[in-house]
Amino acid sequence: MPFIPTPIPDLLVFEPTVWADERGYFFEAFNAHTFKAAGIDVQFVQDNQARSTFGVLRGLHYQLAPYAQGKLVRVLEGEVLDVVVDIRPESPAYGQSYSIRLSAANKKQLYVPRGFAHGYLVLSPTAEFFYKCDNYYAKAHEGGIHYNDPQLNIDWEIDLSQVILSEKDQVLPNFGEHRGTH
Ligand SMILES: Cc1cn([C@H]2C[C@H](O)[C@@H](COP(=O)(O)OP(=O)(O)O[C@H]3O[C@H](C)C(=O)[C@H](O)[C@H]3O)O2)c(=O)[nH]c1=O
Repeated sequence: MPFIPTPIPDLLVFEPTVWADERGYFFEAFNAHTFKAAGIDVQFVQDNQARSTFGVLRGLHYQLAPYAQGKLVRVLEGEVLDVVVDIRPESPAYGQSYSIRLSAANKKQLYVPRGFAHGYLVLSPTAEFFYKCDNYYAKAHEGGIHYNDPQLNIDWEIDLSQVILSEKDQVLPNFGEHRGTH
């Protein structure tokens, strides 16, 4: 079964079947049938890709309804610490965070349903991050949570003095003040 549950309902790790041979390897990075067979009803409409250097932290971001985005995230080059926070008011895991190392080497993916704040920290010298979204970008509906919110107390695994943030991310509100939900 390629989907592995996490402690947070609906948040799933995806591990593709890798076909290795003397030439290298092949794997299906995404197949709609695989999601349908697992009972996951998602229609991705936008692919995003970002390149960053060590210590860059993007997030924690989300989009407000009706532009909340579900994401399927993976790393094409390098390694990141991927972090999500459940901001679904009805969730038993509301306010809980989950972290996982995603890398080109481990080929792991994370399926993040709508209703989560998402971010990642680059752990390798450079990283190429790729993700599918099930809703379009909507700048006016962007929200965010400060990566170092003491209530969330996320372990980013590096000395935070090394973290590189956008100006926008430096001033994101803490979890208790964030704008609404998905
Ligand atoms: C997200 C996005 C951005 N942009 C433009 C807007 C800016 O001119 C430029 C950089 O945007 P931003 O600084 O918001 O990029 P990230 O910090 O990587 O944002 C992402 O960070 C975390 C990890 C996420 O999960 C979200 O997908 C997204 O918020 O790309 C677009 O044109 N389309 C888009 O879908």
